Amino acid sequence: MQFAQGKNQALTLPPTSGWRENWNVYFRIIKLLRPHWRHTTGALICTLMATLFSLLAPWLLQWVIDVGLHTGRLTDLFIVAGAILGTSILRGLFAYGQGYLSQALSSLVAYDLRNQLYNHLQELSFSFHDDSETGQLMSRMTADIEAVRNYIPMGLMRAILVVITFLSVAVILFRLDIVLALVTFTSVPILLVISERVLRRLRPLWLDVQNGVGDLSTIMQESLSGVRVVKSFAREEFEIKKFGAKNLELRELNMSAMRLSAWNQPLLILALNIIMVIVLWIGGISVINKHLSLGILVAVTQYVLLLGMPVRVFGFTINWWVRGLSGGTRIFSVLDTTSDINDAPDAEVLPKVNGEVHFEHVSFAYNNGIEVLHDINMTVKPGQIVAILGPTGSGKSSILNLLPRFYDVTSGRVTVDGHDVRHVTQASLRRNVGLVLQDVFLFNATIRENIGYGVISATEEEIIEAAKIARIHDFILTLPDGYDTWVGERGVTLSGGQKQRVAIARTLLLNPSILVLDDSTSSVDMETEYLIQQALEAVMQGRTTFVVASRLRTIKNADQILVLERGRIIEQGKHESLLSLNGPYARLYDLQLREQEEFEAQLLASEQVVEPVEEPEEERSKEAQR
Ligand SMILES: Nc1ncnc2c1ncn2[C@@H]1O[C@H](COP(=O)(O)OP(=O)(O)OP(=O)(O)O)[C@@H](O)[C@H]1O
Repeated sequence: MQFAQGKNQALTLPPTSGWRENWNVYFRIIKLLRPHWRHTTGALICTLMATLFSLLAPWLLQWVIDVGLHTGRLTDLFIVAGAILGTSILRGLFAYGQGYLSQALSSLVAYDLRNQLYNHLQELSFSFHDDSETGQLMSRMTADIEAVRNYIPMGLMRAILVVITFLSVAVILFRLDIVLALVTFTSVPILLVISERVLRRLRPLWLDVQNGVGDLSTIMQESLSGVRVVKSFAREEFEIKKFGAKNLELRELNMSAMRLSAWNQPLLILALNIIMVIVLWIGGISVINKHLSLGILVAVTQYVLLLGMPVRVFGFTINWWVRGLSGGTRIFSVLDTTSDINDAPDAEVLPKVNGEVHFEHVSFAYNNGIEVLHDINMTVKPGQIVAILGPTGSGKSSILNLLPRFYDVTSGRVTVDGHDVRHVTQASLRRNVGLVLQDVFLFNATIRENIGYGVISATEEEIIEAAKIARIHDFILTLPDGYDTWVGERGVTLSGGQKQRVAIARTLLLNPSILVLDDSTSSVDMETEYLIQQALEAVMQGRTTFVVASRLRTIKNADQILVLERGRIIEQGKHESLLSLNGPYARLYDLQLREQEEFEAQLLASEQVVEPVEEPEEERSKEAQR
């Protein structure tokens, strides 16, 4: 069963990769321990000491049987019994230290990795996020990091414990009795073969499980954030079924992985018990024939039993190695994805610009390589308004995306005050280019925090001033908590028009010289529309503005109108001159804008108040009630 994976290269991984790549992943996880070398060293020392003390007990037992019991002195027995008790206590203490330090180490590494991954995701370009599924990325941040975190104490540290125990038991057994040692250790390859076979089948299973967790997060994230759409189309049943089906797939995958791991365990213990029987059989004959002392046979069986712990945990250890590998592979694949939008090494910091913008023979294609803008040319003087019109899909938003350099042009160049946008730092460019998009996104924070989002140092007065210009201040004052009102996830507690004005205030605070407005559809009533219009006009004052416009007033005020069709500018000029051409603009005007003109004319004729100076009282109370 294979889960559909994210479209992104970094999110679609082959189920298995070569040993070299696998070791590379482990090596990179181990490198994450370097900053925490104190915890690492402490955990390793504790592992060593715990093993050492566990090895002492059988040796003391051998001494009691072969020497102590023969001397008949009780004091010897007391001393050895005390020594066994002492070593057990010390072993316990070091085992505690090992457990504690390796868990602490794993939490520190998970903390670092989470930060690293989150920071990297923030830096990746729009193209990466276009092709990524949010749920997949969230499961990288949670389930995969958890897999790597668990790998450190339960995979890596346990494996070290297993190897140290195996090696020391091997050395001791060979010194005690070569035959019994050979019997024990020739059986070890059987254990290895069992584990290797399990490992080979487990790895793709765990990778599928982890991809499945990602897909499940995607479904969950989508249906929860789109809950309004789900409910309005009454598709709850469909969403429940979709989730249920994926959940079932994930359960089955998990069960298969568990079944396989569960088999591993009894098989290994059975193999160990068979070794024990053989040792007792051969050793017993040697003791009967007086070739071996009873003490040594008892010690050998104790050492073989000591192998039981690593053998028992071997299965789990392998499990965590495999899960750590899958988690690590998925995390590093994102970390290794480089952003295709980077600051050039010699990028300059763009100072506050006047706002002169040039598009010179600009063509552009998204990731899929299909060119959506062809040979776009325009010269925009500081303070000018450029209205962009065109049918849906004609490339209006794509033009806007190039200005703050969300994407790079495929050919040609975009300049701001003579600087190619690719030659200045992204942060300084974006400080100069403010955006207000149609699909407003607000954070789950207070109104004050949302308005101040782009300017950390903004004062209370500046925030209020921005809100006043954006025509939202009066409404905010009607709220019980004023500027401290929590807006909810994505601003759900505000109406569309209110959200848009908060977003306008947020951009206004940035005081950018260039504005990019996506004002393409209006889903608000006339009064709110009027307020937004006022807010937009205030915000456009003295700034170069690019606006995807659907409002006649904005278009009439524009210094340039660009009419786009299939990624080309087919007409360019001012309202009156374009209208007189009787071409595509005139047709668009007839279709979309004439109604607005007539409506305004009607309003004027009936001498209604066309331009109220203040927000109407009833609008304010209506908004407050919403
Ligand atoms: N992220 C993307 N990846 C690939 N193609 C895209 C992407 N975004 C837009 N496109 C394509 O680019 C073309 C132009 O889209 P764009 O969004 O710029 O049009 P638009 O004029 O703004 O449309 P609308 O008025 O509907 O918002 C369309 O064919 C669209 O399918």
